[in-house]
Amino acid sequence: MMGENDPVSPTTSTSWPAPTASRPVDATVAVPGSKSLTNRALILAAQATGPSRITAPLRSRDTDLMAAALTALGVRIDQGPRSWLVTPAPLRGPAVIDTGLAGTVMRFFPPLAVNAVGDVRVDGDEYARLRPMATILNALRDLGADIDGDALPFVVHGHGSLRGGTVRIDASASSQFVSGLMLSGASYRDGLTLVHTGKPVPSMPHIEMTVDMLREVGVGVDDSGANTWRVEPGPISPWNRTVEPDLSNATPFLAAAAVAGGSVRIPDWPASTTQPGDAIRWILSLLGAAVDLTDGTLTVTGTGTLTGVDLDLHDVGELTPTIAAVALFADGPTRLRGIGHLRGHETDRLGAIVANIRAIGGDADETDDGVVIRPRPLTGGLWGAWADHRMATAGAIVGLRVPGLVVDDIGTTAKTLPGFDRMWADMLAGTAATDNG
Ligand SMILES: O=C(O)C1=C[C@@H](OP(=O)(O)O)[C@@H](O)[C@H](O)C1
Ligand SMILES: C=C(OP(=O)(O)O)C(=O)O
Repeated sequence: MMGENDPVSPTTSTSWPAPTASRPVDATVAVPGSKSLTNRALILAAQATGPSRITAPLRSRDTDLMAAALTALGVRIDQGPRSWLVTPAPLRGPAVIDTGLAGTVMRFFPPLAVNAVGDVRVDGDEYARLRPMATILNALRDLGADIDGDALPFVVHGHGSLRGGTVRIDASASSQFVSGLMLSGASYRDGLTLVHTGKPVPSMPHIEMTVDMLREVGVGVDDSGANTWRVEPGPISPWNRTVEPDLSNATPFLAAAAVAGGSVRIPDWPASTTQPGDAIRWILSLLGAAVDLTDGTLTVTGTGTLTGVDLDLHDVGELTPTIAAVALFADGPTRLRGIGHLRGHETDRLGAIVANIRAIGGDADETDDGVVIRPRPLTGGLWGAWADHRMATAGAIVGLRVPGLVVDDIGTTAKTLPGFDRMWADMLAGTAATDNG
């Protein structure tokens, strides 16, 4: 059982000499549950008509923070080693919530907190205060909420329920604005009709994940119109399912085989999924690796050749740091496009990728909506994590072929994959890593 005062796994600043691969890799890596699925399941379970059992949830800083936020409003979460039992309760403040640097907490939790009785103060890490929030807070105000502030920190004055209805937003900066509002839309008196106006919404698979999960718990969703989503008001059934492995977190391990040679196998790869990480299959194969999915195990084998690519990653922006790291070893330039919104992720990811590549003697430039990478020989040096778990794991990939590369803070990986450095060492030693569930 998680109590209000239990500590949430912290990130610790730890510099880490990235190991080089002295031989081709040969490992099976069991990856823990998906961050995106776990935090959606928690939000839905908190609103359900009875207890939910979430099996194989991700245990990491982002999901611990979500669990702590819900617990602070009165939800009971019994955390067993393999599953969490979530028992809903009337939501009540006052509460002080830490969202860390988790987009899924800062965007998914406030639309639920408006249903609490009492004041809920929401804050996060220093970098989190820079992440776009105004769109979702303004949308909640338009739907009847009483909120002070346009960015972290802000205060939700909960009045026990929300009117809901129709709202127009520009969600081009983050799909999480759409997902966050929809995940609580069924609890609003008039439900939710969300209309997006503006440039295309990124990360559409993540919106499909939201729609799928809402339907799984019996919520009526109409997503048949372009840029319009209707969530009917009504009860939410318990979510009693097993969380799929986090396919985005699998990508650094798969990339290791592409970069260092040899094979990496990921078991329990879902046959069908809304996780954008599934796209790594065609992306790594386009880059030149051999990719095989048989009987639920995904195997990537390095072929010794990597090809530069021109890719629009608008739908799967989460994979950018991994792909950029692999592209450094290609036989020609790579252009990654459609990802201007990554400037509002854990850090300005486009700026961080270019700065890191240049710091180790590489050649890269930012464009309006992406990066261009021109491979050339690299030297060791400091690779900045910039508080970003995926920047740290990208440094690990690069370090496989660049002696002397040091990731300045491998502790940031605790955001979604605590124990990453141990899993990486196990992969290189050729032993099977175990998941953290
Ligand atoms: O809904 C989700 O679980 C997520 C949506 C995406 O956010 P953006 O649309 O802001 O890129 C993704 O990058 C993030 O890691 C997780
Ligand atoms: C963008 C990401 O995270 P967040 O959920 O904090 O937005 C990510 O994990 O790549």
